[in-house]
Amino acid sequence: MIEAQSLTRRYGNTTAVNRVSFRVEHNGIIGLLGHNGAGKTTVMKMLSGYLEPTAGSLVVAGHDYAGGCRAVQRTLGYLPEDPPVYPDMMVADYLDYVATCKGIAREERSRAVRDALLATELGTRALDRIDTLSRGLKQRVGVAQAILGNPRLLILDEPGNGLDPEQNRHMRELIQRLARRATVILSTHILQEVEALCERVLIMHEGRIALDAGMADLRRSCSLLLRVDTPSEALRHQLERLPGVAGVESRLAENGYLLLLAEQGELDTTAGLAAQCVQANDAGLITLQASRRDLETVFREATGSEAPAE
Ligand SMILES: Nc1ncnc2c1ncn2[C@@H]1O[C@H](COP(=O)(O)OP(=O)(O)OP(=O)(O)O)[C@@H](O)[C@H]1O
Repeated sequence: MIEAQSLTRRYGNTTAVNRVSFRVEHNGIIGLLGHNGAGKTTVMKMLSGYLEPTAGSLVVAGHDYAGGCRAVQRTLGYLPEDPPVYPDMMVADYLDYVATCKGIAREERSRAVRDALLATELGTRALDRIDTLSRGLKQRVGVAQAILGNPRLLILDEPGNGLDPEQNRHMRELIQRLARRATVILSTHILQEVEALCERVLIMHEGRIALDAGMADLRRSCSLLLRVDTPSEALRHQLERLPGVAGVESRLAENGYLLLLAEQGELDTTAGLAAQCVQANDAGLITLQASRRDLETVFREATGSEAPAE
């Protein structure tokens, strides 16, 4: 569905997105996570065809953006961070207007509007003026315009922006329903949103992809903190070669190492082997402590800074 290769976007001297590559093949929800300024919106604007990459290539649903993105725009829906909803228009009129702009044929337009109203549960508000709607309902109008014509790719930039917990719950349910028949790229800086909704997460940091992982893999993964009285390079090398160890990070301030494990099931075996390595290197074991690598930990490891809270 999406093949992005070395996507780069500069604004003057600022490189907002730097050689970003990823591939998406199936329907489902992919979270694009990162601090403010990480480059999420810029990636989404390029995916939506709103912004041209400075370098790199993008193919969506078989259409290469290099050949123009008009055809692609018919197969995608985009909810920008601040949806351009016209305050003095009625909901149904606004959706009809967007359907026209999207190139949906006249005879299909009223059905497309009705389907979008139904999917977003806005049927009873179809004749309301947009400026009389609550923030949550306006956001739903933004989603309704994005799903007009049943796009196969939905790009949602901060759909939970400014919503209260109840509105947020409705929005999450709606996104889950939509993902049954579309690929959804969901940008957020809220970890809880990714944990609740996504099956894959791309963490962006300073314009790059710092991590691309399946949520199921992240949930399974965990780490072992090993502290010894005399750390050494030889010990670190042996730890790196242990079965089940995906990586080793030095924790020099703590005289220790963080062993990243690929599978939680390996925990006991790897802990035993790590203790043997310490002994074989004539070091004394101070601590051997397991912890699950939740998304917050993973975010911290990938970006070097704390994750934003909800
Ligand atoms: N039109 C622009 N002109 C100049 N710089 C820009 C422009 N748009 C974005 N930037 C810069 O590009 C970088 C990435 O911005 P972007 O909006 O893509 O990040 P983001 O991850 O979506 O942030 P946020 O969570 O705050 O929306 C930032 O340094 C930002 O200041």
